[in-house]
Amino acid sequence: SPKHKYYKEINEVIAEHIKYAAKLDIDNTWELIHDEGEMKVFKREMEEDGMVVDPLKAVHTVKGITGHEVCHYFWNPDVRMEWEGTLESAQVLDWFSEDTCVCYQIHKKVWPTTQREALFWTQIRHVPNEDEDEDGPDYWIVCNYSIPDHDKCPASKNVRINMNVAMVCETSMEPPSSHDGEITRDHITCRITYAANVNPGGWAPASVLRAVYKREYPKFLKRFTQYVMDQTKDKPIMF
Ligand SMILES: O=S(=O)(CCO)c1ccc(-c2ccc(C3CCCC3)c([C@@H]3C[C@@H]3c3ccccn3)c2)cc1
Repeated sequence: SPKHKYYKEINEVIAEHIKYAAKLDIDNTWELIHDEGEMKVFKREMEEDGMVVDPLKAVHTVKGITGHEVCHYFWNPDVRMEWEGTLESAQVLDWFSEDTCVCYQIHKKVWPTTQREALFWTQIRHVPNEDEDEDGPDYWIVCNYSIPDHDKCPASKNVRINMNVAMVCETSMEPPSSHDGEITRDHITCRITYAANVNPGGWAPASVLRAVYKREYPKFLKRFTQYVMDQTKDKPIMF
């Protein structure tokens, strides 16, 4: 099928996220803002035109689910409202391919900021281990990336955020020796790297935004991973 308008951009943005996730360079420029069990959430303080645009990075290790399952539920627009507690509405405006669509979503108002909305493409991709030896990295990735407009985008008075978000997952399985061949959920672990670059779009007090970020991201990641565990616990493993 003819390539769609965003084909080139999507490949570039995804490649960039994979490069970053592979490096996982949590150096001292990242400030730890939340540390709970296996979940660590970091931020960098950055402003653009006086607006807080702090990049956020979270690493989380979850037993019993795979990277494919985490990415499937994070990407699947049909279930977004089931786990994303900060959304008022979410809809698909367009499908570029079976793994790529354009979403329009309105976030609940976060006092005292004005209501936000987002228009973005979202793609799920499996990036298998490309080098011959078996233990190369195998990623599942979802990227949500803002686009400036879309002919089906509803007119609204909300402030439009600009975001570049990626969920990159790597699954590890215990060696077959520890289980006689049949892999169960007890033998799998998923390492999640979540990176969010959100420009709030309209001015909000830096102290307010930083408090919102500090409170909302850990809550969001906990709620989402719990949702995936609940959805998958009685289902066959999606490898
Ligand atoms: O991972 S996703 O792609 C999942 C798809 O929904 C995603 C997550 C979060 C956002 C997001 C959008 C707006 C805002 C702010 C900006 C000013 C007032 C609201 C925030 C702030 C950080 C706080 C926040 C964090 C997590 C969830 C909701 N709220 C975050 C966008 C996309």
